[in-house]
Amino acid sequence: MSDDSRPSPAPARTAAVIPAAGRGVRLGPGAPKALRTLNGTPMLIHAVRALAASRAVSLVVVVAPPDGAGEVKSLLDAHALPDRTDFVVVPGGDSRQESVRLGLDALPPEYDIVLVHDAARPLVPVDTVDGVIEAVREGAPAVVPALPLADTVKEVGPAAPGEPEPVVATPVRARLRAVQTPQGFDRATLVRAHETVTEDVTDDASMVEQLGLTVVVVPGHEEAFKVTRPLDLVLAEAVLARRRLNDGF
Ligand SMILES: Nc1ccn([C@@H]2O[C@H](COP(=O)(O)OP(=O)(O)OP(=O)(O)O)[C@@H](O)[C@H]2O)c(=O)n1
Ligand SMILES: C[C@](O)(CO)[C@H](O)COP(=O)(O)O
Repeated sequence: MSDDSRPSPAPARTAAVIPAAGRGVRLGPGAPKALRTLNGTPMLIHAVRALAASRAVSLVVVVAPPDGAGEVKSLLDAHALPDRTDFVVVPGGDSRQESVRLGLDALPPEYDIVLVHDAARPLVPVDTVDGVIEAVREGAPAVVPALPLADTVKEVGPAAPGEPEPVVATPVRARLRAVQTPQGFDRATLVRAHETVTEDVTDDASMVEQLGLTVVVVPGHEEAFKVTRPLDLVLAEAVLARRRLNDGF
């Protein structure tokens, strides 16, 4: 049999896990962060739509606040979402890391590529999502979207009682990147990372780094910022208003 007559392998299928189980302490008192609204629509729905906008994403697993899975299912039912995408909701855990692991546990076997995307980054553009997927399809085991920093960063040491923190180092800014989501992974690599790394980390890619594998960077986007503090809500609603103007309605 010649090479040309062999059936081509089935294309890798892509699922997104959206951890949305955080409280949003830095945003201040109120509903869990993912359920707070931006221009009347829950942040989580914006985030789900942003990931489902990619034609490559055929499953979205939403990791809901531990006591909020029913409410999240109702929200997904009540909002218009693409028909081509399946949705699964699972309850989350005490940390982002645990919530992501619970989301991974809910993935059916046929998905080979996994995106992990913060519900708290509701406005990520589809081109950023597709850029991450493309880099994983091209063979990277782990991919992060990232931007150069505008501020100079200082490393500080512990403060003596009653004294201000001392600066101990100034990393070279040109080599630093602010990392966003979705982060994209070969599924087996991400599962192994979550099985292997037990210490607390702030993103999934750093777990893959701990396996000794290379994580690659693709361009992030300013609109993929994380809603963390109250001013970020103002910025997110301003971005939505600008998009409406640009769309001409
Ligand atoms: N136990 C947790 C904690 C966080 N997250 C999710 O991880 C993402 C990034 O976390 P972050 O912005 O820190 O959200 P919160 O933990 O809600 O914020 P805070 O630290 O201010 O409480 C969010 O989409 C959040 O819902 C989660 O699924 N489960
Ligand atoms: C994953 C992340 O969004 C990458 O920047 C970030 O590390 C999440 O941090 P948080 O403290 O859980 O918001």
